[in-house]
Amino acid sequence: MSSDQTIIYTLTDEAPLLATHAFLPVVTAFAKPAGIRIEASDISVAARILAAFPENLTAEQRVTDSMIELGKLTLRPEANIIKLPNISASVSQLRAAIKELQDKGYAIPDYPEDPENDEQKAIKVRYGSCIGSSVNPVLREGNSDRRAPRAVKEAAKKSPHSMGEWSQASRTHVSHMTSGDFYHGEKSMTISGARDVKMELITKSGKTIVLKQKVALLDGEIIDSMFMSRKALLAFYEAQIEDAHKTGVLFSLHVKATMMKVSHPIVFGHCVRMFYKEAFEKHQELFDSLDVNVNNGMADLHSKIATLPASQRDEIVRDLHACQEHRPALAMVDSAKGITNFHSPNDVIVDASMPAMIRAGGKMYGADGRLKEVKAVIPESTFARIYQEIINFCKWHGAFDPSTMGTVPNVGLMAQKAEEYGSHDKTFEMPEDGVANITDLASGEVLLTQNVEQGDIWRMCQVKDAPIRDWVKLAVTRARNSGMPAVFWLDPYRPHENELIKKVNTYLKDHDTDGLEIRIMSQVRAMRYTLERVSRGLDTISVTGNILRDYLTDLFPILELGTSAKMLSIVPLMAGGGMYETGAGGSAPKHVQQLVEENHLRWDSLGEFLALAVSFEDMGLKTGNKKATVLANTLDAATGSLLDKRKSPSPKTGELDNRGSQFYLSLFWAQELAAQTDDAELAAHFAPLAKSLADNEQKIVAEMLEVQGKAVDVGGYYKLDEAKVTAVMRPSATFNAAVQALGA
Ligand SMILES: NC(=O)C1=CN([C@@H]2O[C@H](COP(=O)(O)OP(=O)(O)OC[C@H]3O[C@@H](n4cnc5c(N)ncnc54)[C@H](OP(=O)(O)O)[C@@H]3O)[C@@H](O)[C@H]2O)C=CC1
Ligand SMILES: O=C(O)CCC(=O)C(=O)O
Ligand SMILES: [Mg+2]
Repeated sequence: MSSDQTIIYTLTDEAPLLATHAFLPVVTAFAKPAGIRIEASDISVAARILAAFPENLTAEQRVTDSMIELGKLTLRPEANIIKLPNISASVSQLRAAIKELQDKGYAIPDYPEDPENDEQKAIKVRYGSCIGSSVNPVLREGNSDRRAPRAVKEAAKKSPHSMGEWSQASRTHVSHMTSGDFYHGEKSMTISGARDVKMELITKSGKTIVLKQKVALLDGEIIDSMFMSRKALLAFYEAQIEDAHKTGVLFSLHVKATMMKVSHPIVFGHCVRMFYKEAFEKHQELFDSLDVNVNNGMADLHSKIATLPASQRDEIVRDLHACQEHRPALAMVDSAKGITNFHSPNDVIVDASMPAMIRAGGKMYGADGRLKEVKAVIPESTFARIYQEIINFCKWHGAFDPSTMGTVPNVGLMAQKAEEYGSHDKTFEMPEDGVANITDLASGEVLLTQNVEQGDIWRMCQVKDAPIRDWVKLAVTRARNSGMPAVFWLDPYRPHENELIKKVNTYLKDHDTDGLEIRIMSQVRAMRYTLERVSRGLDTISVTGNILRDYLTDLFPILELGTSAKMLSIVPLMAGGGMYETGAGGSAPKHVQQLVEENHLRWDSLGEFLALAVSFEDMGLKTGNKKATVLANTLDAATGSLLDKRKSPSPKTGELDNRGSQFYLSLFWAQELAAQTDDAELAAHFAPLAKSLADNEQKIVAEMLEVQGKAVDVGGYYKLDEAKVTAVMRPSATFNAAVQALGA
């Protein structure tokens, strides 16, 4: 699939996919004179669904399974992949994508949520690979290096985004469990000698239920066994709902149902059922007969009762409203449309939702469209405590000032499905009370054991030794290259992290750490230490496990830069290649809505520009292609000009948007290439483009602005119509002709 002069460019979903339709022709044209081929690879939800059901499709409709191909490529040293954010689909998004594809003539089956026979079970398994975070863990065969490039940080300091005010009297807070959650009963060990284990439940009634036949473990791997008690979770929810009601703050649930695709929908569903307890008790039988499953959000309930006779439906809606009378107000996702925090588990994703709340001064929207103080409910205490610590800090010191605050890059342990984010195939809801064992397959020795009850969620996590070594090395390299202190956020009281601490201390000795400041601190202390430095304008690298990697790489960028889209996000692949993610955020569904309604795309492709520059730089270094290095240096300079001249997209319709911003990037890049003296051939090649884009600047911008303000049709949501979306995303005939003239 790939030579060492090929860059793989992923086609994903939603806003980034729209933006790519405009940018890919430009990148292809700019890369060609350097002998570099850009190859698109479709890993969208729609493409993955179609790849899962080849026998249901005609020969013309069939697609290759690009994700599997890409996964293999990440294990090869020549891999050079630009990875854009993709949807980690909820069940309702999956259903919507299936429906759209069926309506377009693809004869794929419906999603059988409760399979009734073997055939349906097999279909469900195939669709399982299209739900939740199923792309990133496969491609991330390396650890994570995310940071704000200097130019981006400086631009944010010069034009700081607005921040909500914090009051010392704010009642906003985080509520988490204090017992019975994954943190409190965790057991962990480092495996000596490769071996296979199984996960089994010995029930109270004496049955043995094998939940996972075999997990192959390598020497030195750390494994954990942990469970969330259903009883403790329900008692926690009951108390928090009551407390929010008594104290008059909004109730808001923050989970990561996309990446924790087995456990968090269950955790979410329990909260919804507790909130509407009386209505669920009264209508239990009916809901069961309709297969209502609020693990998929209240949207699931509303869609399933829609088919009932009006009187029956009205009664249910009345009963739900009656519950609300003695319940706290819910935080809203879209107050204008009446969409609450319980609508769908993928609407409120903790990594992005908590920082947005903190940036807004500790407030979220209520049903009346006003910002209000919140009880942020994050059941699992393991990492929830960091948010309470930053809230404490903001209450005391006020909001951070983006024009002076320091920066917090992250080095994250992520490779090979590290820790919780790789645990979904080893996560189970307990069918009965019993003892949950991780048992050595050969010897029968029980390695880790837990007493569990029916409904508890039990899981096993793994992290291999090689990724840990690589992570420690990456942390030392980043500390050395940046001159910043590095803090490992590890809690000695948590068994898993205690095992990690031992390895970190050992592997640090493999490196020259002379003159470096490297510390290990538990999460809350690390947060406090980092924030004290941040508020003094000092920079600190956070070196974390996989979940904190995710949380902190949205949290700090959103406070520092206004969005995590502006981050440089590199995955140095352990096999020697590189994957360059574009920003640390997601696919911004709201942006698609604005494009379709008003033909304005406010998505910022800056992360893509940054990623591409590093991808060219890497190719230049690894293959000796000097033209690639020139492309990298000039693209970096062009990105600097884009920031200096403030040509990023505006959120407002009628102003410069993604397409206009991409035009300016192309102009500045062509000018840099024409002006550089390292490669005369490239300079001569790009001089005419630099001139024609500069001469036509006003005309091109006008062509791009005049289309805005009207609804447009891109031919779908999950599967776009190529001709329609290209027409929408490339509206300037003058710009298109200039790029075409370059000889793409
Ligand atoms: N690497 C990956 O593949 C990732 C994928 N995801 C997936 O993305 C989807 C959406 O996730 P969600 O939690 O809503 O988070 P998002 O990061 O997509 O969106 C939150 C908000 O961040 C702002 N934002 C994000 N990216 C940009 C950008 N490039 N330019 C301008 N603003 C931006 C937007 O704010 P505003 O509305 O104010 O403009 C947006 O509404 C989910 O399906 C999730 O699973 C999430 C994270 C990473
Ligand atoms: O894979 C996903 O669902 C999201 C990934 C993510 O949020 C991240 O890596 O920052
Ligand atoms: Mg994230």
